[in-house]
Amino acid sequence: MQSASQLGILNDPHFNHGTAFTEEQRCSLGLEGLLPWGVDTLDRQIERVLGHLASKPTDIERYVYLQDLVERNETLFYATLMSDPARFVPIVYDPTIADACLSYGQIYRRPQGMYLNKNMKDRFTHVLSNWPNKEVRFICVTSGGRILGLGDIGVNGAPIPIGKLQLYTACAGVPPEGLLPIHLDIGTTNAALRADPLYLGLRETTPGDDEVDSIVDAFMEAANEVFPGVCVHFEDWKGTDAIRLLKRYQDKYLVYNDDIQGTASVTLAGLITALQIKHEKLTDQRILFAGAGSAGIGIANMIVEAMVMQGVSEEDARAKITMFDANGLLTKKREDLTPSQLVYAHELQDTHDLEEAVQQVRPTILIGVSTVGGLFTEGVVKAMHVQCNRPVIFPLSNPTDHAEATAEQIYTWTEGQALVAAGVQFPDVTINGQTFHPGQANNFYIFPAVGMAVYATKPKRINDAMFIAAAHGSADQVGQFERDHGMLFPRQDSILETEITTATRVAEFIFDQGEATVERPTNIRAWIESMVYHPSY
Ligand SMILES: NC(=O)C1=CN([C@@H]2O[C@H](COP(=O)(O)OP(=O)(O)OC[C@H]3O[C@@H](n4cnc5c(N)ncnc54)[C@H](OP(=O)(O)O)[C@@H]3O)[C@@H](O)[C@H]2O)C=CC1
Ligand SMILES: CC(=O)C(=O)O
Ligand SMILES: [Mg+2]
Repeated sequence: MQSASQLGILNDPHFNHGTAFTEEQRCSLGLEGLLPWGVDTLDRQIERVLGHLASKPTDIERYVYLQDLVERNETLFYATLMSDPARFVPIVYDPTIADACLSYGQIYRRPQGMYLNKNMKDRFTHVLSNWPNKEVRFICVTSGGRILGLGDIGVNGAPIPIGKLQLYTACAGVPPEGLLPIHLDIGTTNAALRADPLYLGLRETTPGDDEVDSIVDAFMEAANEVFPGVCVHFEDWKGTDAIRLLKRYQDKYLVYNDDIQGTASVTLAGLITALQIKHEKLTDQRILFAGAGSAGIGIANMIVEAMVMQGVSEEDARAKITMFDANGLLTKKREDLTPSQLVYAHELQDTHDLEEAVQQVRPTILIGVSTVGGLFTEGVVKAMHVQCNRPVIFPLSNPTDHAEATAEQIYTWTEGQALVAAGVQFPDVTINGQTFHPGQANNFYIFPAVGMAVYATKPKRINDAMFIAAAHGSADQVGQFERDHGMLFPRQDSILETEITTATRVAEFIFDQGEATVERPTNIRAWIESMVYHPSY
């Protein structure tokens, strides 16, 4: 019989090299005869993986294969992802991950990360101690309350923190062993899922805000006790929970919310580049949001901060931003607004019609964070174009069929004049012989880089200014050639290089702010590069 240690090596994705174990290693580890005779290099193993992936008919099958692979051989998984990020990021992350979430009960094979639930509230410390690695540096936690644009899907949202943390490593080189994805189950309002026999979460509805706060308070306390210095990344919570919980913890713990701060940062990065292309100032824009939830409010607040840095008062900056949600335009007459939304409610005519709102506000920038696919109709886009020669239009909702418009529609309806970026990567569009390259304004340009900067500098707190530094770090990497071709974001085939540059910028800023708890090195980039994870045996 194999001993536990032999089985342990082959079953431990962190130590397993599979067929790449050398003859010497096989001898010394007692693995002789437990593997086929041939000894592979990592490159040969990648070749085999690529062959397997090519034989799969759909991306969701490739997703399932890759998540099996990460549980078998972590090095091979990351080597595959990092060999061609532009191809694999859309498979382990947005948009394929949406299908993984929707079919989680069907495709589930084995646990990844941890699954906590509200009934463990008094035992979170004990339960978190069950995680084998005590050196956790990042937790990405979701309740599943607002997964992409799919709504509340409870534990079916578990793939999101898993995928987000995989990008910390693949896109910014954060070592994978200190990353812990968690689904914190507070129940789900999704009655259809609760009735689904294959559903794997609590079959209860979610409690009220006070109880949610007390559950998350207990979680935050336990996480910081079991993993001192851990950074907690909140992802895809219900919008109101996201905003409330970030306010509750941002001055107390090392914490950030990616949907609020990461999304704001990537949007600001896209706007910086779009306005450079148009030779215009941010402070001269009129910005209309479709969607006033966690992403919309987060982006609006960061734009205000960026305008204030350019010398405009907070009040004047807010006056340049208007919002439209499921109940129409945010006006002074609305009585259903939260305090975060109220500051963006202006003296305007009430309307439930987005096209009418566009005619009233005459925006130069239109940002979609509504979750509603197709919301930017031909009428909406043309109403914008008629009063703005080069409109900036960002349909940011995910996944693909929730985007407010496709890139092709926007280019067609504006005769190629719009500057476009979406949450997903839409293909290039050719109109009358001219090819347009839509950008992908997705927070994955930001959160891995910020993660790497936090990993290196160990700040006590994370603030919005760090995300503004990340936005500039990302925007500054869009070269003149790309700008000349209307491209708003750096290329994805060299994402590791790009995000290390952004991470360096954020780390410098953290040192300048005096927030780092480690000594400032002379060469910050070289210092960060020395920590970057490279998949190799
Ligand atoms: N590209 C990227 O990097 C990111 C994209 N996103 C995407 O943004 C979307 C929103 O996320 P988030 O803000 O967190 O979600 P929330 O649920 O917090 O907010 C959604 C907002 O959209 C509004 N809305 C709903 N229906 C309509 C409608 N018909 N017209 C106008 N507004 C409407 C809602 O209004 P009400 O509250 O009244 O229902 C709410 O204000 C998601 O699809 C998500 O995938 C999010 C983060 C990053
Ligand atoms: C990209 C992302 O974080 C979202 O759609 O929620
Ligand atoms: Mg998200």
